[in-house]
Amino acid sequence: MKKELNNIQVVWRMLALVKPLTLPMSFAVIMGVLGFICAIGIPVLSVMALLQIAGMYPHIDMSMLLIFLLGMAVLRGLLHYAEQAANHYIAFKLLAIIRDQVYGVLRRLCPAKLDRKDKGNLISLITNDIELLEVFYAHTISPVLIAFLTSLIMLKFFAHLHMIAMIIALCAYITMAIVIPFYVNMKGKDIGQKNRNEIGHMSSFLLESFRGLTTILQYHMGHKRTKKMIDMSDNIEDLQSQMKDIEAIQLVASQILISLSAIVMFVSMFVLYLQGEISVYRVIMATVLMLSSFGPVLALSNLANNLLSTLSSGRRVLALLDEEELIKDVSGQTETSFGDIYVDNLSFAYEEEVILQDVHHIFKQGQVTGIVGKSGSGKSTLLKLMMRFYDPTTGIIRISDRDLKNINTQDMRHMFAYVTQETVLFHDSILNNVKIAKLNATNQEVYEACQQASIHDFIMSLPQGYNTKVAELGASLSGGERQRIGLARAFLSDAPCILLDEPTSNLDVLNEAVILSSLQQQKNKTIILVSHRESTMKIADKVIEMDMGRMS
Ligand SMILES: Nc1ncnc2c1ncn2[C@@H]1O[C@H](COP(=O)(O)OP(=O)(O)OP(=O)(O)O)[C@@H](O)[C@H]1O
Repeated sequence: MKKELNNIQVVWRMLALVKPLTLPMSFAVIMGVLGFICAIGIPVLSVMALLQIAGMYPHIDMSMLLIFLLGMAVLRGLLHYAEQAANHYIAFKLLAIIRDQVYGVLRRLCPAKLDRKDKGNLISLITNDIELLEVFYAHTISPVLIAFLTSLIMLKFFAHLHMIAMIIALCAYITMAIVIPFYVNMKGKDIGQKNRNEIGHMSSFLLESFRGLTTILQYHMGHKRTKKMIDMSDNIEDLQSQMKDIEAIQLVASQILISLSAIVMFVSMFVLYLQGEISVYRVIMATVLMLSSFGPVLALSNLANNLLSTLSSGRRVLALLDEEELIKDVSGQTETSFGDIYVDNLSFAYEEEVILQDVHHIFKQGQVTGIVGKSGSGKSTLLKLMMRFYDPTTGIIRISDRDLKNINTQDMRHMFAYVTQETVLFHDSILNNVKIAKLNATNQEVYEACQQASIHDFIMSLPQGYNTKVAELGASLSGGERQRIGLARAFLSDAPCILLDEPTSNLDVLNEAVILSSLQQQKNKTIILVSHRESTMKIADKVIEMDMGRMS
């Protein structure tokens, strides 16, 4: 198993993604620094005005001061707006890039690795986790840089007032920006990760509950599942409340630190004043500057809490991006034309348990081959291996004498029309649902395929015929109707080989007869037919039997 990334690695990897957006990021930082300087300048200028009125500061033009004050107030707003706009531009651009990468990975992992993944957790990752990264990109990177640069400028001011003032400010900034967040991070790291994982599990549980609604009702599992749901919610609430406790500690500590720093600054400067080292003006200015210059480092400190959840989300997203596919796509090979399928000395195990052992067979082109065998004997697995959803553990599958591993993935996908035991229908019209097997098919071709699959009359009886949206039918399509739509796709497809996994399991005798006769009319097509039904096997030129992973 791969080692989990630590927080520094997560931050580093997430930062690397910002590289193409360095320019808007620099713009955001400059706007942020200037904005904070305006924010800090307002109280400082006000104090200067007061000190002048009290006769403690050399004469300055009051009307100019007032104009400066107003200008700074307006600029503060505009600069903050520009900073936020740039940050969000970066964040949403990056989220789009990350989503794109995640979808790319899901395609790569499909189907071998995706089969084993918890789908609810994946949905939570694609939706919530990626969304949470916004906090990192819009509200973390630039505040860190802004805090660093603004603090450097402020330290220069403090040094101008007195070296001791600078040392006090430096210590205060370090405590606020590093010590407090470090403590919060230490306390809450595991809680943040647990919280994200628990949310993922709850998503899975909900998804599973929706899918299994009828089973839950039938077996009176409602109470039990509700209880489990409540337990999960309580657990998440508990974790979030622990996170809030840590956040509260951090907030209180930050506020105490601000007050303490101002007091320490005032007392130290006052002592220096008593020793005749500095004027009253510097005492007051250093104290005001200390109180008003915490903005950027405080923003940084406040980030620590959100950052925990964000880094946990980042870790989950990066773990998915790093996931290696089991089957790598093949491209760049010379085209292979479809022919006989040779299965030679083939063995296969999903994990530890061996499913297929020493399987040998030649599936002749243009023939109908039936595969029978007990449930779990590996019939569907053999079909999946032919489509290279998985690679054999040992042995080889060849098409026209070429190892599947050397056939371009695109070419291979065009060789097979695969009808599984469950037909998935997409939220689209029935016409488009059938057309996915051949995107450029004419409507007439679709109608003919549906006639061959014995579903045309049913579709025509719907109020909007082929334009009826599957979503509008809801779950009202029967298993047999779905299965026949799946078969219509196979009849429409140009693939030279049709793989059928229990194609007639949900059909009555009449529909089965129509479909079997349509299959018999598929001239020159290779058909491999897995079925438990004897009647279905009648159309096979050859029937082979699987027994405990072996072929006889
Ligand atoms: N993705 C998977 N990961 C792990 N084990 C799997 C996976 N898919 C199937 N299996 C296991 O492999 C064995 C063979 O399954 P397969 O679906 O090939 O059998 P089958 O002969 O088609 O069964 P049936 O007639 O019931 O459809 C079963 O024990 C099944 O539990």
